[in-house]
Amino acid sequence: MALIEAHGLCLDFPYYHLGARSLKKRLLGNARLHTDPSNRVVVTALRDLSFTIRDGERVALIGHNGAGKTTLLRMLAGVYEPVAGRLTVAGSIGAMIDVSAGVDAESTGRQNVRLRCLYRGMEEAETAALTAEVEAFADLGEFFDVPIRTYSAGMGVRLAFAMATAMQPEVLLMDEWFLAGDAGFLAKAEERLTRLVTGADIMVVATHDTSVVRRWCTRAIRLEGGVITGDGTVDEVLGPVEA
Ligand SMILES: Nc1ncnc2c1ncn2[C@@H]1O[C@H](COP(=O)(O)OP(=O)(O)OP(=O)(O)O)[C@@H](O)[C@H]1O
Repeated sequence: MALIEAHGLCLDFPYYHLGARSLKKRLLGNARLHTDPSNRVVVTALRDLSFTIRDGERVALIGHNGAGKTTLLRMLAGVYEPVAGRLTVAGSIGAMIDVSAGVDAESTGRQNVRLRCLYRGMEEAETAALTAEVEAFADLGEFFDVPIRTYSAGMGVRLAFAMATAMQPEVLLMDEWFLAGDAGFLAKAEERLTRLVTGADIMVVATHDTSVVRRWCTRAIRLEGGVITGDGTVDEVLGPVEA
């Protein structure tokens, strides 16, 4: 059974390079910036977030640029530790947040898939089958055997999408980049994406696109300046669809 429980989550990012006093003074006029006990300027990315997400919920994180959506997703994925508060995530996690996260740029697509399988403790037969599946779906031709630092952005998305959707997680965490592909690929990805989303016990997606929220989600959490300002059904948070 999957579950996410957050109590009073906080996260600050320090700006190490801010030495100039005048710049510091100017920036500190911003409500989200303050100095920490070491006199470093820090930005408040997330402040006192509490929520519970249960089995069967598909949650959209919405809010303006810089609201804290991606930071919260990364925290749920275990990339960032909260500086205060408590977070429990029960269930296997599948994160489609950063195309380059968890991949080695110097290794080929094929080597990266095998590394991921190794990390998950898969047997050789299972690894071979999954590698073949990812190769067929990503459709990168000979680029599957070339270091991924040479890939175009679209090729990186294809590989990341194929890898992420080849292993069904219980808790699916997605940023909206997964929708940024060429039209042909998206049409092909649709069925796989639907299977992934409906097969997960919990989904959390960060998006600006209200059609994505209405189509996929049962609940929306609105973030403003790192704080939750709305949490409820999609209609409660976005307002009902206009006739
Ligand atoms: N690595 C970092 N170092 C310093 N500040 C950061 C870092 N990552 C995010 N921030 C800051 O944290 C805040 C939240 O950023 P975040 O990327 O989570 O917003 P977002 O809601 O996902 O925005 P967008 O919709 O533009 O992607 C912003 O003020 C941002 O500048």
